[in-house]
Amino acid sequence: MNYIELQLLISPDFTDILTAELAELGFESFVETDQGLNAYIVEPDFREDAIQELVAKYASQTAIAYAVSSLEKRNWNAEWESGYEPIEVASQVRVRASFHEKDARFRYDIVINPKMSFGTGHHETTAMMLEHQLSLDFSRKTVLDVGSGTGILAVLAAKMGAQAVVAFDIEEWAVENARENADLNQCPQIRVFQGTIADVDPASRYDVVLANINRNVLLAEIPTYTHLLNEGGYLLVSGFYEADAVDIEQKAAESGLTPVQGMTIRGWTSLLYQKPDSSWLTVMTTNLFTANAQ
Ligand SMILES: C[S@@+](CC[C@H](N)C(=O)[O-])C[C@H]1O[C@@H](n2cnc3c(N)ncnc32)[C@H](O)[C@@H]1O
Repeated sequence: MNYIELQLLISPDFTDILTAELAELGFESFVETDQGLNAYIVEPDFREDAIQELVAKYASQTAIAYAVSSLEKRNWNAEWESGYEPIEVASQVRVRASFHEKDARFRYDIVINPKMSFGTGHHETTAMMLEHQLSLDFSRKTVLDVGSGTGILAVLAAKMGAQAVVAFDIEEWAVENARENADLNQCPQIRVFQGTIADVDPASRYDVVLANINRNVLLAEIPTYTHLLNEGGYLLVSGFYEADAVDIEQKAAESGLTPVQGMTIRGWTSLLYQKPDSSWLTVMTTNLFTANAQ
């Protein structure tokens, strides 16, 4: 199948935001260039009217122009590999490709061959998710990874001791890639499927839900994530801009979640919440009832 290459001429300040916008439009792979950004999409999914709308949307904020060409499928992974350096998170996690040597100084060594999926740890949102994860106890816990991409978050949860990790993504190539990465990191407790939150059994419960997606999906799905959490469990979200954090915070509060910690790096935000444990309330109510009855 042929691919469309979209060459966007933009200032580097807009690379992140346009990458996110283009990912929403179905672009699968991105390469930063001296002039801006090249993005790739399979030819049948390309809609020039959507690109024109995007250009119009940013025209008042930055000089933006684009060119389109059709090309044979290339080995994006090889292009990515040529410029890929390992990343380190909080001196504990090192994410590398299989062609990098392992560095024994790091407690968690994660090998990610990303192919076309999002999630190498280089993006601020992934790095923040990994850093928050380090503050949680995953030992013998059950985990749901929503929008798993390369499976990087699931792999860290498994390496931190999770007993079972269910990961899913809407994209087929991401699912295949997450399975490969789970194998590569020897994490048999990770199960990956293609689908959405609607495919998760509503009767199932998890100790931790991880969701690095985007504002709109999070706003629609936070009540479901909350429902799927065990009492005392944690919800960790990212994939939205600092300016949108207020909407996420409101939705989390409406769902009864308690804020635990938050982080913002270069305009991207992540938030960690806990579902209150009502067992102490039950004990208190029972005691009060018993006391009143006497
Ligand atoms: C920002 S990437 C995050 C990938 C990885 N979890 C990470 O932290 O790097 C978001 C992923 O969510 C997937 N996605 C988008 N909308 C989704 C939805 N409604 N349900 C499940 N996955 C979704 C995308 O295909 C993409 O792989």
